[in-house]
Amino acid sequence: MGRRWYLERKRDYYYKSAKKQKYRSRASYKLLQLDNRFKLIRKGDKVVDLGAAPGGWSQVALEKVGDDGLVIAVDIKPIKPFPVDNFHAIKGDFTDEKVQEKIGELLGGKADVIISDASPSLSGIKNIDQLRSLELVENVIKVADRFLKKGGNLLVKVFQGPGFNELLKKLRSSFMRVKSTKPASSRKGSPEMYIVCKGFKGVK
Ligand SMILES: C[S@@+](CC[C@H](N)C(=O)[O-])C[C@H]1O[C@@H](n2cnc3c(N)ncnc32)[C@H](O)[C@@H]1O
Repeated sequence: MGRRWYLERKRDYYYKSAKKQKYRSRASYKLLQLDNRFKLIRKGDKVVDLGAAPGGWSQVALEKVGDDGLVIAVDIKPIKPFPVDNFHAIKGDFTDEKVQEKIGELLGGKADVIISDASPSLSGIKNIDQLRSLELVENVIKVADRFLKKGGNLLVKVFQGPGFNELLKKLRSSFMRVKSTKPASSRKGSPEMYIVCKGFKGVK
């Protein structure tokens, strides 16, 4: 990351707020804004957070689920644990069978909500990055098919581009309500979009 990126980040309102309020990342505000609007996570929920490092979304999810809920965070990068019993971090690739088995063990049943802010490692070439993002989302959908309870919610990030409308169509066949949105805290120039899916119909 260059000096310009660093200076822009320093000026950034959400980055500064995250530092002040002790959230681990400015991304926390995206989940806060999306959850306030769409009511995805409830007290006592079991949440699986895919692509979770450094843990900003997990932090918000822990606040939302409270002591009776559970948050399982997965990332290739290490996630510093939170000092609570109802948080588990798995270091690994969520497309990996072994990692998914571990998710299953920790869940001990199904998840109420699956959230994914996973981003592919960026090549800087728009089409390639968009394709990689779509591929990741396909894998998130596989995890949801395996672990999301009937009636559960899914929130997933994707880079907009070719294949986006087909993806929405696919999700609409599996969920009662599907909406793509961009929270105010998402940078204007970024191609990222968030797809909010409520009411999983279950695997056909
Ligand atoms: C934008 S960051 C997530 C930020 C996080 N939501 C937060 O609030 O702190 C995207 C993450 O996705 C992770 N990621 C991408 N592909 C992954 C995969 N297949 N398995 C696990 N993590 C993955 C990356 O390592 C990266 O840490």
